[in-house]
Amino acid sequence: MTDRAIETEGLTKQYGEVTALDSLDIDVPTGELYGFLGPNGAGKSTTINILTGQLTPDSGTAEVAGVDPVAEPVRARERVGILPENGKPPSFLTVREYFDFVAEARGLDSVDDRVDRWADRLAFESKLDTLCTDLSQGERQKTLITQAFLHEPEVVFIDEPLTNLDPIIQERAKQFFTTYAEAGNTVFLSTHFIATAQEMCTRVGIVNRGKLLEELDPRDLGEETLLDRFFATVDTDTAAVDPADSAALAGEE
Ligand SMILES: Nc1ncnc2c1ncn2[C@@H]1O[C@H](COP(=O)(O)OP(=O)(O)OP(=O)(O)O)[C@@H](O)[C@H]1O
Repeated sequence: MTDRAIETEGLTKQYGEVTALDSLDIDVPTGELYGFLGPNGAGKSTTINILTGQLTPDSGTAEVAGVDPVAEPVRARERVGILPENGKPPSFLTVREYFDFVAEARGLDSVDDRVDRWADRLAFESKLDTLCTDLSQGERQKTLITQAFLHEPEVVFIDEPLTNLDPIIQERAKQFFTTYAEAGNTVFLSTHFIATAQEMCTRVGIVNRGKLLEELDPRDLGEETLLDRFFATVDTDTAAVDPADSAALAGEE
């Protein structure tokens, strides 16, 4: 295991006129629960898609768990876990069949014990033989969280993991993410829930317009909340970099 779980240098991605990533540099040491924060359209999903071998950047380099996801996307996907935002498990499989399918794709022998532990942890034992199409939204999210961690990856990307979970399960999931990182794995959390990031993360990065603006350990904030810092960082960036847009917002021609 290296001491760097995730590293990017000059990562750039353009969609037509839109610059999604603008020479993004991030550096996440192994064992962090890293919060990746930024306003809508900041480039968070684009970053995760590149780091997990699902999208090719225009330029720049990346390394995740010792693998270059641009040069070796399949190997990168094998090494990591991914909880996508708004993902859906296959409708035609039961929950248990889906986990068996994931296990086979991941090259695992039997995952019955792990599945039982997850079903107990997230309280969905009674749904293991239900078709995924018949699950509630929260049950679907529990299923997707489980598949992301089933092969116990050393780096896992979780995009809005607490969506649709009830408060009791949210607490259990948060506790698990913390324990998982404390065990020496790396959890890369993309979220708009800044208070949750402040509570859980050992490090956060604030991005806007495809650039890393600030990185900090929320435990060093003192009286200031992470939400205050988020507003200040993003507002300053918005005011400073786009004078034309600021003038338009102020109604000037
Ligand atoms: N396939 C695409 N084609 C064109 N533009 C895209 C595409 N995917 C993303 N974009 C644009 O790239 C920018 C970054 O998008 P991205 O999805 O990475 O942001 P995000 O930080 O994940 O946003 P959100 O918080 O809203 O999910 C946005 O301006 C978005 O509109």
